[in-house]
Amino acid sequence: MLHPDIKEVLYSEEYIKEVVKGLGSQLTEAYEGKNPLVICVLKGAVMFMTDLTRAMACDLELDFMDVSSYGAGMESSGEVKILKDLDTSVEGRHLVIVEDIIDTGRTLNSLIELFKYRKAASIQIVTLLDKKERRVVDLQADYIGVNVPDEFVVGYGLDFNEKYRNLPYIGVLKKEVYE
Ligand SMILES: O=P(O)(O)OC[C@H]1O[C@H](OP(=O)(O)OP(=O)(O)O)[C@H](O)[C@@H]1O
Ligand code: HPA
Ligand SMILES: [Mg+2]
Repeated sequence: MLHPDIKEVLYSEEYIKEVVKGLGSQLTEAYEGKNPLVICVLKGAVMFMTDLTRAMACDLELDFMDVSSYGAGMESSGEVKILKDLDTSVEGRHLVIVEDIIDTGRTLNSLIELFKYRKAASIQIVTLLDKKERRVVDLQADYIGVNVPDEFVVGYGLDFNEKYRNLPYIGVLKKEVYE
């Protein structure tokens, strides 16, 4: 059933499954024999990461990083703070950074700088959603699920004020909910 705060479903549960399966196959081919370290950027990417890695047939390891740039609202602050660091050393490792959405690009830009400094062997980005219109830094993902229009979306990990992450689909929030 549709949540009453959702104006419109952009990507259904079935559609997301297909997209994730496709990305999983591409990553399996790219990372066979490389034992990549797959990094989930908490919390938004958690649903995507668990589904994506189950669609990857190669050996891999998981780790988690929590950074914040948004606070409780909808606008990027431009500052990225590390709230939880990785447990694993990235030196010499092939990294796959998993994101739910790229918006301004600031979060990933900072993470890439950090992982380069820590001497990762390679760094690739996979994002479920890419909101290219909003980019303020020069950053491109290596694997993109779908290009999303410039609307505030929630569900499948994406939140507004920590709510709606558990919706199985991705939808547009009604304006009256956040205005
Ligand atoms: O490209 P950017 O403008 O940096 O925005 C994208 C980031 O913002 C959201 O995370 P947020 O920091 O809101 O935390 P969350 O993942 O815990 O929801 C989203 O999950 C991305 O990580
Ligand atoms: O559209 C969005 N929805 C939820 N979180 C976000 N973080 C950046 N853009 C978004
Ligand atoms: Mg996030």
